[in-house]
Amino acid sequence: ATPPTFHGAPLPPGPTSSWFGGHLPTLYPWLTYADWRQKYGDVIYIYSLGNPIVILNSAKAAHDLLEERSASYSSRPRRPMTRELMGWDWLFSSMPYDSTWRRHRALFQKHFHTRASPRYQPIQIKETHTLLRNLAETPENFWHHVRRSSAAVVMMISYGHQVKDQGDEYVTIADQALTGLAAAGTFGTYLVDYLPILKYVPAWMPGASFRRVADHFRKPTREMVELPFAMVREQLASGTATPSLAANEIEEWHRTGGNPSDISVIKNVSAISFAAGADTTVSAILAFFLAMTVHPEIQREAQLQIDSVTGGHRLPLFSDRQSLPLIDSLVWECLRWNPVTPLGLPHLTTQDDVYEGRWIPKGTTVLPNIWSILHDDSVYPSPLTFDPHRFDDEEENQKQAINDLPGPAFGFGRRVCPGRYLAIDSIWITIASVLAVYDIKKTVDDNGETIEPDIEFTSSFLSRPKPFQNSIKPRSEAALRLIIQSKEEGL
Ligand code: HEM
Repeated sequence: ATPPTFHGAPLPPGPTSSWFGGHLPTLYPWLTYADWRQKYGDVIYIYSLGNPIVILNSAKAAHDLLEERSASYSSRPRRPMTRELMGWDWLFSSMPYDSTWRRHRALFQKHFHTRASPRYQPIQIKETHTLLRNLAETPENFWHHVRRSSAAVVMMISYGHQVKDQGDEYVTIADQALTGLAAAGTFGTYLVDYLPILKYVPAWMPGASFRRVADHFRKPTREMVELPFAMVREQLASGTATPSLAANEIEEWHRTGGNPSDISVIKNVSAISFAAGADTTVSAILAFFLAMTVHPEIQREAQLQIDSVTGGHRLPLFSDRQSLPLIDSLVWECLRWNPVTPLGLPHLTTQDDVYEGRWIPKGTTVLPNIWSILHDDSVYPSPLTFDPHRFDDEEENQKQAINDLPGPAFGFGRRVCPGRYLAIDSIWITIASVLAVYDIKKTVDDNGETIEPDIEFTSSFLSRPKPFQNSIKPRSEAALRLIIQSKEEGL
């Protein structure tokens, strides 16, 4: 049969696939798609179980389509498994491009735009100092401590809630819910995402294990959005609420005579920071710990730069940023080296379109290959090497058309990550503070042999280093004093 065309434009090239045959790779799909770039190019088409899918392998294609043509590239594919069966319909990151999404996004932006985010710096400083103290006590639990701090920042911003060190009720519920989301996160893990009709299959039917998985996660997914919000409403009623996104918006809602449908927007927006903001930030910070473990020379240089500004007498502050260019470069390189979301979030087209002579049908799922974009060796020479110095000389870089800042790490167009200013601040203050007072080194085993950590990352929707060991010790007696004193500073 002749292949379909649109006004004479054929579909983009890609691996041949029949209606049933187009299988998406399941392990590190971004690496397979990056390989396909050699064979098929920057824009690749694959048809999988009734769904047209386009993969964008270059910054140019992602920019031209997701940004320049964002009016028709900004929806999201229907995700029956997570949204309809697991109960994630409150998550505006997966809402279609419509007025409901717009209301959610506008309220979110009001609290996290570039000038609003610095309001949260005192919270970020306080939680980073708690991280420093926790690292002094049980450095081997650094994963847990990093996660705790990230969760604490977003819970304080959203609900004015100070999380407990262990067993916090709301964090536990959110973690249960997020386990389900992570399992179903990569597009196409569950057949029901391709064939929505399957959602009507009863849970007891053989082969319907996805229904049982979904039922299991429904409760925490609902509670994650309901329970902390109910807590804030009770605190407002009893006059004990502290300022927070939820508390401020609920009060405003009462003052302005509250349209009932607005309260669910406030509730949903309050909850999304944890879902979208806790684990993403953690992944980037863990990449930093891994990079420092294997690159003592870069670590040393960053420490000396910090010492030259603080004199070793105090912990870094956001106001030191201008004087600490290497910390900015470290933040960028962590985001580039192992992008937190290697395939971003899928976009969906709402119009037929022709790009460079190729037809991109209406209803196509578009996957930006952020990993491939940030490992393009014509833009980032030696892309697998962790090298923050690649960002040093912006002017020279521009002349040579290399080493763009890795903005694509945060996605594209009208759907670009609206939490990126907060995220960058969190990563920045964590890196600066940890390096100010700690040495991160490889561990040594009982025979005195150095243990080389594997530089490996998970293949999940949110990618992070695989578990690794290191030694995290205060740099000196003076550094230890700064760590202990950070509690009294009462920021
Ligand atoms: C290192 C940290 C982070 C990374 C790498 C990251 C990356 C991303 C990416 C790639 C997208 C999809 C953009 C697109 O569709 O093209 C996204 C969306 C989103 N992010 Fe982030 N993010 C991070 C942190 C955060 C934080 C801290 C928050 C909240 C406080 C947040 C809130 C959101 C929301 C609400 C969306 C959905 C936007 C929409 O669909 O309209 N993110 N993020």
